[in-house]
Amino acid sequence: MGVGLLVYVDPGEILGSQPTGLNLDQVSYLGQCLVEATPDNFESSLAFLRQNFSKLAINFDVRQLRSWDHVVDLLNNGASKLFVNFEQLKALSQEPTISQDRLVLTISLVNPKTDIGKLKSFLETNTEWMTREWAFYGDKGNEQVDEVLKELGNYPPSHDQTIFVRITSEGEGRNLLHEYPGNALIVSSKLLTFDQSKEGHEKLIPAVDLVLAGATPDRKTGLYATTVVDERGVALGLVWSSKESIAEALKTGAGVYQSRKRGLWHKGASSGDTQELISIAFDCDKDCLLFKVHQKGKGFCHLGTTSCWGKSSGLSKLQRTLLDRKVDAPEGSYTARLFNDSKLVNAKIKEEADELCAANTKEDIASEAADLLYFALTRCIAAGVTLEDIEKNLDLKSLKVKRRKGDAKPQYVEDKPPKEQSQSESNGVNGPQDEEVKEAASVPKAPSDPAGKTSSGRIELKRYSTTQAFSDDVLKAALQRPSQKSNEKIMSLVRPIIADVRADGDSAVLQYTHKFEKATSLKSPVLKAPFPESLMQLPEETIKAINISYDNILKFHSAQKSSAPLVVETMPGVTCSRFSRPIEKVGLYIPGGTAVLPSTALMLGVPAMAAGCKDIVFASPPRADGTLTPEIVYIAHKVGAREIVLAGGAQAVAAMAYGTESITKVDKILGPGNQFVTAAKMLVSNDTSAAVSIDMPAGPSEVLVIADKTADPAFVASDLLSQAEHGTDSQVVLIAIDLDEKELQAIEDEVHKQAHELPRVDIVRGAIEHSVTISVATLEEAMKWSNYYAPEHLILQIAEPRSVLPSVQNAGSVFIGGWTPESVGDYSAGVNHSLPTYGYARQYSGVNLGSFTKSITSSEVTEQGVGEVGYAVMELARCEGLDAHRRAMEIRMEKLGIVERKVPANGNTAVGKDEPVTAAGEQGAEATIQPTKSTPSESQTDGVEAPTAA
Ligand SMILES: NC(=O)c1ccc[n+]([C@@H]2O[C@H](COP(=O)([O-])OP(=O)(O)OC[C@H]3O[C@@H](n4cnc5c(N)ncnc54)[C@H](O)[C@@H]3O)[C@@H](O)[C@H]2O)c1
Ligand SMILES: N[C@H](CO)Cc1c[nH]c[nH+]1
Repeated sequence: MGVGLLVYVDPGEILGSQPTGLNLDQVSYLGQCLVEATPDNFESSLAFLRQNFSKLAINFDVRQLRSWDHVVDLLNNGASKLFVNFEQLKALSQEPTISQDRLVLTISLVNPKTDIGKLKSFLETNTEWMTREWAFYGDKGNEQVDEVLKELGNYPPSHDQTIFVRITSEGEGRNLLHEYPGNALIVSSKLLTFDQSKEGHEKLIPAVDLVLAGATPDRKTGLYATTVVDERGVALGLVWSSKESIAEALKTGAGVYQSRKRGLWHKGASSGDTQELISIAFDCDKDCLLFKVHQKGKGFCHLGTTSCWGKSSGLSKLQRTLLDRKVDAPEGSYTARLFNDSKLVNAKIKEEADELCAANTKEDIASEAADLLYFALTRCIAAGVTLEDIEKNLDLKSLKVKRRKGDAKPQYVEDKPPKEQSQSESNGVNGPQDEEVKEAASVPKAPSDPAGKTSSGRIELKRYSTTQAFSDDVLKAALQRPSQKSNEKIMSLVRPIIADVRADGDSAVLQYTHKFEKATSLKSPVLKAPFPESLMQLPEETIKAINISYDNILKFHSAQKSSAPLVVETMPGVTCSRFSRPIEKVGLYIPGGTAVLPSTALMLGVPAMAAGCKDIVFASPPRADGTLTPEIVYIAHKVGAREIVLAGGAQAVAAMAYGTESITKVDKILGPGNQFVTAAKMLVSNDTSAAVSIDMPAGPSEVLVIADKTADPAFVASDLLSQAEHGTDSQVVLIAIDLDEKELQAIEDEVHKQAHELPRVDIVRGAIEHSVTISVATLEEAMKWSNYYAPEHLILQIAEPRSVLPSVQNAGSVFIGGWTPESVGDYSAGVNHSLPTYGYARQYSGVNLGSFTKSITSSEVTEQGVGEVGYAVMELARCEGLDAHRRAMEIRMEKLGIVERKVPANGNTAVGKDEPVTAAGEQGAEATIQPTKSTPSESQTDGVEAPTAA
């Protein structure tokens, strides 16, 4: 926690363009500040952040920024929080890598009525924001904010909800000192003084007063308990502070405390072991101060040790020793050699890194890691880099919203023999690839490959061509799906989740929902039908749209029912039939991570209902307030679902596969999802004790568009983008038939232009980074590559689209002609959108009515049939050495008096080369067979019971 005070600074003030006498060190003692970033000062705001990220938490008011890239740049460079408006909040909330804790909803209150109205309607649909962080920028300060909070029914705000309030005048600041104990004040640096002895200070607010607003002193002494820590947060001792000592510390930048016996205590005044103040902060309930200091000399304790709890240990101790050695290492000592010989230290780091990789036991790993840390820290200290610098760097990396993939560079990856790769391709399965293998298979750059693309670069697919010098291998590599976490890695994350749900049922499901969905208020993991009306309140137009789609999906899927059982008489008196039955209990997973997909609820729920499944169970991750989007509840109600599991990911899959106290165990789980969902589906379907099957592996969405000269560039681009916006792991492919540079450019321009108009432009950018255009000369070539890729969606924007249907061998669903966007299939045409991805269209179909049914077959043999088929049954049972099988037929033949039976005209009795059976394969040839009575011992002697055919 900070001190509940955000100093509002202009970057110009600190970077020197507007010298105002502001002392950044003093601002940083308060631990945090707020900068207003505008398009005009963006570069200096960013420079200020980069220079000072390690000194203090820097927050930005970004409401005037228009560029998404600018906002992301600030987050990536370590901005602590962003103060945002409604629109920005909605867009940023869609980006899963941005933590909601880094966003503060900022309300201007300039036109109170409109602003409060807006806030109210925003909170109605985004209830989770009721308890998140808000900032009010009014001109009437605290009282106005009280009124707003009361009107919203959020007064007083909960203890853990910070409300930032901007103070615009000195008088307002003074009046506010005792209000809002848990909250934070935003005060311009121009209104603050760190030195009350300066002339003219009366017109300013003493920083110490604001720091102490709402703090609780010790009841007896009136002092503030104070923990003193070093730069790394290691505790040095416990002391007391007073308002006077804090003011003095802020003024002098030193460790100054309040001795209960001797008054004001300038630490080190007599011992020389002084302290430089880094920052002050309060604990969670504002009754204990935290002074972070740089301790000089022997240490903090009067006994001469680093801390009052004795000497330091571990990495702190190693750093202390190395720092001392750097100053006075005995000549010829090993550490002195390391400091002076960079080749030696570098070689030792590599040697220890190798040893750490080779270590196996816990002890060896710890020992090798310790050696590596020793040499690595020596290298750092020699270069003036401390543990604090390293830790700051780690913190900065953890704040990046766009992380690197983390693959190793090719030289560190063990080479895989090229054979292995081509083999998997020749198997016809383009399944998930190990990340490292993919990285190693370097893809030559295409001519217009925008290498080193920046986040503000052009959004375009990489270009390849079969008419230029690109080998098939290069094109195949370009068409690989984006790498996913290795199968084993995902499995190892998912297995414990499944085990927990099996062991602890509902409580485990809830626990994971609290963790992943942040729905901490959720008390039950399931919603049972009948679902309350209040949970499915929808605008009329949404209901209309759902109903249109529902009807079309129902029509198309109902038509897939076979009208009557299949009946075939295979021989006189031998009748076979097949009839289908609905699977009784089905679990339908509706994704809800990066986007909520009610349409998937339709695509799974409607066919399940049409098939006649008895128990339909939905599962979907709830929102942070524990509720589901009303569209999903409405659809669940419409298809007659019995319950909705309020959980996502592996925990939802496990709950449906095994059942819990309150969740129904199902027979089959269907529905798409991310890697965790897919891995969990695969694991449970492989566990015979779960007795559950799954539909298929349906992962990140993808599309392949085949376009010729007749295609409209804007249509082509829009179809590519519609799948690119699903997730950064999506991939889109354009196969361009005989397009010249101008025509290709027209599509690329449209992609770039349309992408920038989308709220999910950053997701699109991520997907397009691994998406490609392949130029081909002919339609045949286009089909060859499309069938190789086996896309989830194939879009034909060509002159005569229907004519190529016979050549489509591998695809989940085909969209014929320029007037058929892929999204019509996603929502409303009637076809299913739950389709195989990742090349699985080679062997799987998309979800259809048959996915919810199973077939049962029947046989019926009459007396006549026994005579007809008996011979074949007995002979094959004999071949397999299964006498009980043979007997079951023999007994009936005996009863009917059929002791000898002719081999049917078309029966092939040539069962083995040693067999003394009359060859009867030729048309019309006849042989006879006599039922035999072999004993088990007979058949065991040589494993083959000799037939007695004559
Ligand atoms: N192929 C198709 O037919 C089709 C149809 C619709 C959607 N999709 C795809 O489905 C996917 C949906 O993915 P999504 O993420 O948006 O939603 P999701 O519901 O599949 O996954 C969200 C869940 O993932 C789990 N999770 C997240 N991070 C985790 C972690 N670190 N460890 C363990 N579990 C974790 C959480 O439980 C969370 O509830 C997208 O890739 C989309 O393209 C495919
Ligand atoms: N295109 C997705 C299938 O890959 C399905 C979907 C749902 N909502 C929008 N699209």
